[in-house]
Amino acid sequence: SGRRRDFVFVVNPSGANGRTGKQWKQLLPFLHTRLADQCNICECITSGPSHAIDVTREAIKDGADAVIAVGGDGTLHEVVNGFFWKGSPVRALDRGPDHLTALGLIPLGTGSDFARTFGWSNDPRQAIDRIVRGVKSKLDIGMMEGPNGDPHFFINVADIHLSAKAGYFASMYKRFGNLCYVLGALRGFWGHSNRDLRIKVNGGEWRTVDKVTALCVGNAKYFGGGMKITPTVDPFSGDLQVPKPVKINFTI
Ligand SMILES: Nc1ncnc2c1ncn2[C@@H]1O[C@H](COP(=O)(O)OP(=O)(O)OP(=O)(O)O)[C@@H](O)[C@H]1O
Repeated sequence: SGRRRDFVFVVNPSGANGRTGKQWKQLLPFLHTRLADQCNICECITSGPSHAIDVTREAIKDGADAVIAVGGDGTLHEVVNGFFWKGSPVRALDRGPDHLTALGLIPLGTGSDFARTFGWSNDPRQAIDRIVRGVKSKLDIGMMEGPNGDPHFFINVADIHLSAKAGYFASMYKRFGNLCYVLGALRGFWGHSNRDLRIKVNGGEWRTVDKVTALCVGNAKYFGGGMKITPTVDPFSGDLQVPKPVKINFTI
């Protein structure tokens, strides 16, 4: 339409032990050189956990063309959840029913596992070049409901039991950089006892999870007494791994 597009960058200054904030400042001149002639750049620095969710919702309601997470997987996760409100997608208030907001990522976190899944390097300049090229793709999203029924969305991975413990402990060691994941895994294994994990897929029978069962459930992987579920493996190959929604109930 020739309208200048509005791109909102949601930056977590504390990501990667504060490195995200510093790298972002160094990146700004490059970002403006590459993008400022095509779109309005709006920068939002988060003030604490969950702020990225609210900022994203407001940006989408205001008609943003893209909301771009700048940080690690935690920031990306919050931005993804900002695309929804009470389980439904958030929409622009006055851009018409066809207007869609794209999700983007400049991976600047400690692990940046989501970016690695697609073989993207952690080089933020390459991420900006991807945004300038404007290559878009549809992505699967996972949704989980806790005991109180509140929906919670995930784009990268949902972990159950052992791998969830490893991730939980890793978050306590972020000051050690990437080593935090090794330390988290070791601490997760410490005193770990395998427990039977039972799942029910699409309302079928309850089954105890083993490697074979996990393989049958879309993108699930099994690790001694735990499971990792990934919504999408590679959207850019056009080969979505879970063609239909899969509903999984589990008990432990
Ligand atoms: N201003 C802030 N101060 C403190 N924490 C924040 C702030 N903004 C966001 N956060 C929290 O920081 C958490 C971790 O951030 P993020 O994922 O960007 O970095 P990381 O943990 O270093 O990277 P990765 O998750 O890829 O290993 C987020 O889940 C978010 O809740």
